[in-house]
Amino acid sequence: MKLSHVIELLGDLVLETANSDGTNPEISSIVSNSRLLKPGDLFICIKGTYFNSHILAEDLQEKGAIALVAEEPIISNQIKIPIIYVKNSRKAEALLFMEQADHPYEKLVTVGVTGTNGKTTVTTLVKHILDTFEKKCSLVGTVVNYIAGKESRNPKNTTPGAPVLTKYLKKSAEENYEYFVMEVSSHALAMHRVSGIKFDVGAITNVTRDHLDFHESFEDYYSTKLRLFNLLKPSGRAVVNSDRINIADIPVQRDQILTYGFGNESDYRIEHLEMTRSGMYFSIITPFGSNHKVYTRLIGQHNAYNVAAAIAIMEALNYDTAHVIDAISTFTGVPGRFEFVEEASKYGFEVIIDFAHTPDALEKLLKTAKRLVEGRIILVFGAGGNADRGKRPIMGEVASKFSDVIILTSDDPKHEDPEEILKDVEEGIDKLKPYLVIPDRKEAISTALTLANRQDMVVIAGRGHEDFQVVDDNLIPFNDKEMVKQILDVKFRRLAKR
Ligand SMILES: CC(=O)N[C@H]1[C@@H](OP(=O)(O)OP(=O)(O)OC[C@H]2O[C@@H](n3ccc(=O)[nH]c3=O)[C@H](O)[C@@H]2O)O[C@H](CO)[C@@H](O)[C@@H]1O[C@H](C)C(=O)N[C@@H](C)C(=O)N[C@H](CCC(=O)O)C(=O)O
Ligand SMILES: Nc1ncnc2c1ncn2[C@@H]1O[C@H](COP(=O)(O)OP(=O)(O)OP(=O)(O)O)[C@@H](O)[C@H]1O
Repeated sequence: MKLSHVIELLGDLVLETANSDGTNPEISSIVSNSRLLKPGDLFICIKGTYFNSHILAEDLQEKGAIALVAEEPIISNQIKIPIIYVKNSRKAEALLFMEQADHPYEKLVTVGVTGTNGKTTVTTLVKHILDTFEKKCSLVGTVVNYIAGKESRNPKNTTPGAPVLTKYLKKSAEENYEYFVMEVSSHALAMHRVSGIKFDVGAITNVTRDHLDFHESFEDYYSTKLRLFNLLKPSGRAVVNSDRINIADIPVQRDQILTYGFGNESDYRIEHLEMTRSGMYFSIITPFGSNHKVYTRLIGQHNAYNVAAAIAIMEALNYDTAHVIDAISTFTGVPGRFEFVEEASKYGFEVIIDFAHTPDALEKLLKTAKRLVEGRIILVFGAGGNADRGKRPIMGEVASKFSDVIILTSDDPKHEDPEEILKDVEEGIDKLKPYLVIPDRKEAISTALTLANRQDMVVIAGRGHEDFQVVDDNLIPFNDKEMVKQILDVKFRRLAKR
């Protein structure tokens, strides 16, 4: 690739080019990681990170960088190589990496799902449906990545940075994968991690309060989510939960949008929801007037939405709804999402593990639990550290409203004092209702299991599938489900001995 091609490709992003000597060198490769730089490469200096210093730019020049792309001024009279100043270095990174990889998304059918809650469930379900149809599908998300058949668990990000994402797309295209289904977080949209991709289908599940540490306001968070729809291919379709999102806000033509929900105006309308401990039945009325009976092992009204989202996405991909509904019936769910710990039921109570860590998810979770339980709901939960402090008392309020006994405990305290986090949550708790504060998560779970009587349900929220608690920068092994099993084993073995 020639330098002039880079400038042309970046188009309006370019502010000016410094140090140009009129030559048009050939670039061997585009990199944004100094550890990978080779002589002849063009280097992208990402704003606000490692590259605040001109010393680094001098070092890059010394190591053979042929040109730099930068957002922040590089003030040094030692730099002789061209510097292309751009409005946004992360966007430049996304566009240039994709160009270098020859736009692999063009060879794939790409599906991006955004929203505060439900992304993992919807994307995993869509992959399950495509797998059932023996279609080759890569998946990128919070719990696990499957890239061209290779599985990697506990990824660092829900949506990886542009260099990694481009590599995943390229690998999938090279291995003749047909579909690429991914979660798109608001961080990814704000940080341009997906700006190089064009999607065949973009879907949005809901937008409720979260991440207001990163986004300056709810409006900013909401509008960032909607940016996904600016990334649709010309023939692309938008799939929208019309009970939760105003379709007038979606920046595409109405005939490109498929909606779903309980509301009468939804294209894919959910009706007659029946829920039991082992799954749900409901009807889906399609825009073509057909009425399908759906069975899913997923539980909760929120999951009826997630299933309807998957049905609409599959319609956008031109699959027959009846076959899609058959495939849905064999989906067993995502680990840590309304997951029963079966070992508990033999003692007469139930234990549920769920990843709810936003006020809306917690409310949906507890309302679902209420529909299934005859006794009390004993809720164990907390809130993550170094993230959206404002949601903590709201979660406390929701907990008081929809559960009977609350045990506040540590989630991922990160760099915060766990007791201070719990004080924030406690602010929202109704003090007239029984609650305990037990920062140690193992002890909190153990107490909940001791308090549980027959017919009660212990709901352990916030960590879901996660295998670690993050304390400072350390990952402390901890899995809620395994912990429950371990505690039950010890407690009840002891009782049996008496
Ligand atoms: C605050 C934030 O979002 N940080 C993200 C950001 O990191 P960063 O840019 O600060 O740092 P970096 O990747 O270490 O380095 C920046 C640049 O320096 C370069 N570098 C670095 C070191 C070096 O020696 N040489 C060098 O050249 C790197 O190659 C890179 O180009 O870019 C990285 C690559 O894309 C992300 O992995 C990282 O996510 C961190 C781990 C993170 O925790 N992010 C969270 C907030 C997040 O994004 N979460 C959402 C999901 C949210 C949800 O719904 O729950 C997600 O999509 O994951
Ligand atoms: N459609 C929905 N509406 C509201 N809450 C939901 C919905 N789907 C799932 N949830 C709740 O959110 C939790 C996380 O679900 P899921 O992992 O599918 O969402 P996500 O968007 O991927 O979350 P994250 O971005 O935190 O990884 C679930 O455990 C459940 O409590």
